[in-house]
Amino acid sequence: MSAVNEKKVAALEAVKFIESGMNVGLGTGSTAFFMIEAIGEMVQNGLHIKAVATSNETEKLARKLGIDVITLAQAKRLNVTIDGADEVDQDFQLIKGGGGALLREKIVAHNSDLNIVIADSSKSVKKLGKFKLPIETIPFATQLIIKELEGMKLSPVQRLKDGEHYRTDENNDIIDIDIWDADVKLTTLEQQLKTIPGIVETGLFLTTTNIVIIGEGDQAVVKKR
Ligand SMILES: O=C(CO)[C@H](O)[C@H](O)COP(=O)(O)O
Repeated sequence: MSAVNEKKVAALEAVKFIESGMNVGLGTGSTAFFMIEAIGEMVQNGLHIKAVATSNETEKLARKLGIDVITLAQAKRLNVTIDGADEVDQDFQLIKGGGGALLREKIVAHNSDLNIVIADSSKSVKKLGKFKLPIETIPFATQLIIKELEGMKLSPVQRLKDGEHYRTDENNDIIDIDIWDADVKLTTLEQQLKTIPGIVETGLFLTTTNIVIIGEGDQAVVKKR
């Protein structure tokens, strides 16, 4: 089965965790798309939820499908968030941010009681890092951060879009770095990166995920922490 269908299989399993009355965090990306589409259908059939979107793109889609979108401040706390990932390992650790929404995604995950990650089978890895780790930086500091990351041997590359610097929904830059050969623990790396002023957030999600749902062929494999 194709990755696209595995994404849908995982998404349809994840929406079973949603009940009327919940505040729901909506992730971003092509896997999250199927989850948002399914929730839209559930809303048409009488489900009552309020949703917080992790990107402008997700907000636009959710509103189009009739989902009631509120701010995180209005929600205060989320019952469940469903989001995709670029890589997920056996310890429920993730690389996220391929779609550039990692900052809001991490904030929403932090403020959610239950975090469900959905992915096709290609995203399930033994070791994180084949996918370049996105980090979000303040434009004022980006070029100097790149120099510092070069010194740390992390091969930083500033993300571009149509030949211009890619800009996140928060108007920040993204630098993609290579952590495959980094010889420190991921928690240490995360701490090191976060101490550099101007790095707003990294795409390492090490502790927030409670449930991983992988589409494997036409089966959804559910793993609980
Ligand atoms: O972190 C993300 C966006 O910032 C996405 O969840 C991640 O990039 C996976 O996207 P897709 O489902 O399209 O493969």
